Amino acid sequence: MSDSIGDTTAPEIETETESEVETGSDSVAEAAVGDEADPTITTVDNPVVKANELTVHYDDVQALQPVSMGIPQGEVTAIIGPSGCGKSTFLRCINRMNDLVDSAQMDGELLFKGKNVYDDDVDPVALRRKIGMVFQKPNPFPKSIYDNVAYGLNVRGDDENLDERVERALKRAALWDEVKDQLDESGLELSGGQQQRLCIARAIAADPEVILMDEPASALDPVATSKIEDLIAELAEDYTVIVVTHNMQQAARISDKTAVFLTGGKLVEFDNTQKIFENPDHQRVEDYITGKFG
Ligand SMILES: Nc1ncnc2c1ncn2[C@@H]1O[C@H](COP(=O)(O)OP(=O)(O)OP(=O)(O)O)[C@@H](O)[C@H]1O
Repeated sequence: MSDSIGDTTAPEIETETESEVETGSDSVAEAAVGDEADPTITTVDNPVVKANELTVHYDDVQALQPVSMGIPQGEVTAIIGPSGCGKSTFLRCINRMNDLVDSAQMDGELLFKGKNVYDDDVDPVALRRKIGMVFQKPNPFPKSIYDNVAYGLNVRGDDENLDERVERALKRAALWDEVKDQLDESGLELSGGQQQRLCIARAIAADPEVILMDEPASALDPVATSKIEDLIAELAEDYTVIVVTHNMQQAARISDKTAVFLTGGKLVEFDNTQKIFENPDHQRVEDYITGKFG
């Protein structure tokens, strides 16, 4: 099996429907202080995902103004901002989920490990195995718990040591202990929080490098939310996690870096999470995180 995202022979799997690197730099944000900086330029060591002047239109509506930022490997990056500011649009560019929207037009570059994911030779299905996605509403298949996790592997005929890999993915998603005696039962019978961890296990089974999460806990109760937050911290030991959230306390709790998008689809600030929440460079970011608007 090829790991290449440009491997156009990669078999189809389901699953979900729906500035240069500067080494030796501590700073992730080099935006000029003040609100006139346009666009925000960011530099990080070792970015796994990098946007260069990425813009998105839906027909005539510009959803993202040119976004340039590097997302560091092996960390949790939160994307926050008011409703309609382009958070999901940006996230969905990273694994080309916006391809599924006819009116969406992407320009600029979105690099995954240095390769533009919009190059003609990139297979979006193979890309989505490397960059998995978890949605706001848990969306397990109407299949057994086991088959939910094994599905992608089965579809591409990659069924060696399947039991072991299913167990490993469920353990990694902190669900194994709760479901190990009911693997044949339907995934739909699990609680909402368990279903979301099942979806995370399904993404993990494909052996991704990056996991995108679009408001993964917003449909869950506080206990289930707390479990997902703990899990995100654990996942960052092995994966790069990029999470869109409306919940600023959650962003502050779970992320290493935070990107703030504001109205008009503009990336206004991107920096270490503590800096964003304690001493942002931009007044508008401070106003947003202190609840003055949004
Ligand atoms: N499929 C689509 N077709 C047309 N316009 C869209 C589509 N998806 C998003 N948009 C528009 O693009 C802009 C950005 O939307 P997006 O969903 O990315 O924002 P968001 O910050 O994730 O919002 P929310 O927090 O409410 O989910 C909005 O103006 C939205 O109406």
